Amino acid sequence: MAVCCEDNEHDPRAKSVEEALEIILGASVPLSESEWLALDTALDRVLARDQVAASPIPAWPNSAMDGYALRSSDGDTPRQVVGSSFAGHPYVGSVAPGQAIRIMTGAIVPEDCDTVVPQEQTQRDGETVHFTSSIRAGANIRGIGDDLAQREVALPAGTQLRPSQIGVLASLGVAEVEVLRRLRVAFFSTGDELRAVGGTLRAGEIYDSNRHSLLALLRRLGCEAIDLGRLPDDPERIGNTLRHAGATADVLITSGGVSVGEADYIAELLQSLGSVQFWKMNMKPGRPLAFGRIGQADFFGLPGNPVSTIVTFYQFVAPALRKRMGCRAPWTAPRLRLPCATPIKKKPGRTDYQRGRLLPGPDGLQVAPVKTQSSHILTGMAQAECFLVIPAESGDLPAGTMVDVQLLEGMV
Ligand SMILES: Nc1nc2c(c(=O)[nH]1)N[C@H]1C(S)=C(S)[C@@H](COP(=O)(O)OP(=O)(O)OC[C@H]3O[C@@H](n4cnc5c(N)ncnc54)[C@H](O)[C@@H]3O)O[C@H]1N2
Ligand code: MOO
Repeated sequence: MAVCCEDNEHDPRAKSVEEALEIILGASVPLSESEWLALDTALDRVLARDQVAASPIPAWPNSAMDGYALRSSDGDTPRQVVGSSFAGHPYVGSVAPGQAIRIMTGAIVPEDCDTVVPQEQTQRDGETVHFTSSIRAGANIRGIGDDLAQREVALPAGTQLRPSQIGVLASLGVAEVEVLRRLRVAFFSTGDELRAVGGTLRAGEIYDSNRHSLLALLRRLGCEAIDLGRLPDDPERIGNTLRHAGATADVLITSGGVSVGEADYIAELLQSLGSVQFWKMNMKPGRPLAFGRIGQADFFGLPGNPVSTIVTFYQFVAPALRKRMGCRAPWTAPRLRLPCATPIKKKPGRTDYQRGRLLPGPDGLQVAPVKTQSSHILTGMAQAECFLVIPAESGDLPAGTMVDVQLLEGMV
């Protein structure tokens, strides 16, 4: 437990966010062990190798519309309908000059035909079809390999399989896929004041929300989340758990106890059990953030304030985990530049990750910070759709200032 409230002064011993990210990403080594999974169990996993199209997609020229397939060289003259081609039931035979076939979307276009006329531009009279507008040669045919040529890489190694990528693999006929193993991420909360959700609180106690936020964040990323529970502010118990988890997990995350209070043991323990790269950063929220190694695990000691836990996870843990999971770069979130609709309050010194919302403006999208920016106000984080990233040296900013924005959706 820390002893004092936050201030905003620049601390020369603290790392800048840029330096911290460089150190963290530099230390994050991608996994290499892989396994084979049935396609439908591979959601959120990362491809171990390039996925190549064994045949072109589409494999046959096929119709983009329900209508009539014909030779455009006959001009707009009516055609005799000599057969039909349905998806899965191709037309067998030839289509001579002056003839056409009825065709459905996705059905093979016969070799003799070079054009499909949509049925809305036709009139049928018995076995003859007439055209109500001029025929456009080559129209409405999806060509062989339009999507993927034979042997073209459809999805490169390092692609995380989200729903669309699962669809692409299915379209290639892939039933089993080689993916990297899941990254094992162990985490626990520290603090005598913490109680499990569902229990009754006594004076001074709070529910352990950070562990639930972390579990949800890790699941969204696609990691194997190993929940080690809650520990009291007891250096011996915390030390034992760190030692044990450092021997089995790839990454170890704690929340709380990383500041300078008399019950904050994390930085000290990290120093004695492993190695510390840094434990202070010039950012807000999230000044105390320890990064190092314990046993075989990369270690992140996140600050206990609930907003600080989530913000530091988004900014530093998520990029590191993505890299360790074997995902392709970039590992950090893209930034947009958008005007801020309201003034921004900020003291120079630390890079600020203000929680913000998107709103329509006269010239397009704008952003505005949510009302409450304190690091203990978790609902402010929950209202946010984006971070407004305000550089360390910046002070208060007037309404209309262009700011860097990271959208939360897609960051994790
Ligand atoms: N003298 C100083 N005091 C503080 C400093 C400082 O630089 N000098 N930094 C402040 C900042 S900024 C932060 S952030 C906090 C971080 O401190 P700790 O990481 O040591 O976290 P705790 O003290 O254990 O807890 C802080 C706060 O968060 C609540 N908390 C902790 N764990 C959880 C949890 N699992 N779920 C929900 N809430 C949790 C805890 O009760 C405290 O209110 O230090 C400042 N102090
Ligand atoms: O400002 Mo602390 O950095 O509340 O996370």
